[in-house]
Amino acid sequence: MTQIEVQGLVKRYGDRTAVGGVDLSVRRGEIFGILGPNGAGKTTTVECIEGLRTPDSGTVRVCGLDPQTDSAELRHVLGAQLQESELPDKITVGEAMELYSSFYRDPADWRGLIADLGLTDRTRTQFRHLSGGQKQRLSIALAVIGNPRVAVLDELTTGLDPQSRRDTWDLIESVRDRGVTVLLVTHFMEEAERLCDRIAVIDSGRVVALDTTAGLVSTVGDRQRIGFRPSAPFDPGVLSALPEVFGVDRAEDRVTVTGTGDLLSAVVTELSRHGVSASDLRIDQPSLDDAFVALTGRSIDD
Ligand SMILES: Nc1ncnc2c1ncn2[C@@H]1O[C@H](COP(=O)(O)OP(=O)(O)OP(=O)(O)O)[C@@H](O)[C@H]1O
Repeated sequence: MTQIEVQGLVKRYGDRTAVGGVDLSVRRGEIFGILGPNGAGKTTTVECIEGLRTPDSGTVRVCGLDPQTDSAELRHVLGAQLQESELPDKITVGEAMELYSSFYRDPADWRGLIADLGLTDRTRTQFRHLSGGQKQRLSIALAVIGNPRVAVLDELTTGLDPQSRRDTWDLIESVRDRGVTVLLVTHFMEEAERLCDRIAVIDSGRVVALDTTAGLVSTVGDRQRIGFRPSAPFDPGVLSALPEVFGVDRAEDRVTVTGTGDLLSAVVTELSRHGVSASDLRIDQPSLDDAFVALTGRSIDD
């Protein structure tokens, strides 16, 4: 069953088209990722879904509701994460949970929720004294306190250290495990790869691909990469000449070979024919990163 349906969404700011005809549909119970570089139109898209911006054209439905005309009802089915500035510095975690519970007709038990999020010992702590990771956890708690059917989480892990980021991933999974459909906006490949059931890749205001992570990666084809340290100098041309090999790169004492088919065995056999062995061997399968480059012609960080 579809929870979010977006068709032909267009949003302009003056003569700049931020979103130029986005179509996507999010199914119940999935973690759906919107992945794209800075300025791709991700936030504008989710703000139209949240009813915070009025589309220039196209339709948006969230659990059958039109965010423009059904905003009162939308509040009960869609949980959106707060911007940090929306909470007063001196409010405590407990007070914030109490206050936000009062906005909803069927709120979750907030004590249970913050226990799940590991914030119980911070109940009396003021917002300004929370760490970055704790603020993020509170923001997730407030996004789901109204027992929404859908939660929108936008750039949740930006600015967090790697450990807090991984902890936040566990929390996002726990939100989904509560039965909430999650729309996750991110420009981190690893995050999308690890969490999302399906991903819409957005570039320059358009969806350039929409699929499962495995489906997106398969667009790259059967491309592999092997890295190793050779035991002795050799002519890279002997590897480039192999039919399995697309390219050979050297950086300091390491060699990287890209190619297809039975690449590993072809490379190792050819090296041994020249009396060279390979140590520190690493084999990389195609990743979402490679898929992104194949789809957009550039890396997400460019
Ligand atoms: N209020 C605004 N007024 C004018 N232009 C805007 C406004 N908000 C966003 N834009 C422009 O619209 C485009 C899409 O922005 P948007 O914030 O939706 O992208 P994004 O993918 O979320 O990027 P980021 O990851 O940087 O937040 C960008 O070119 C941005 O500069």
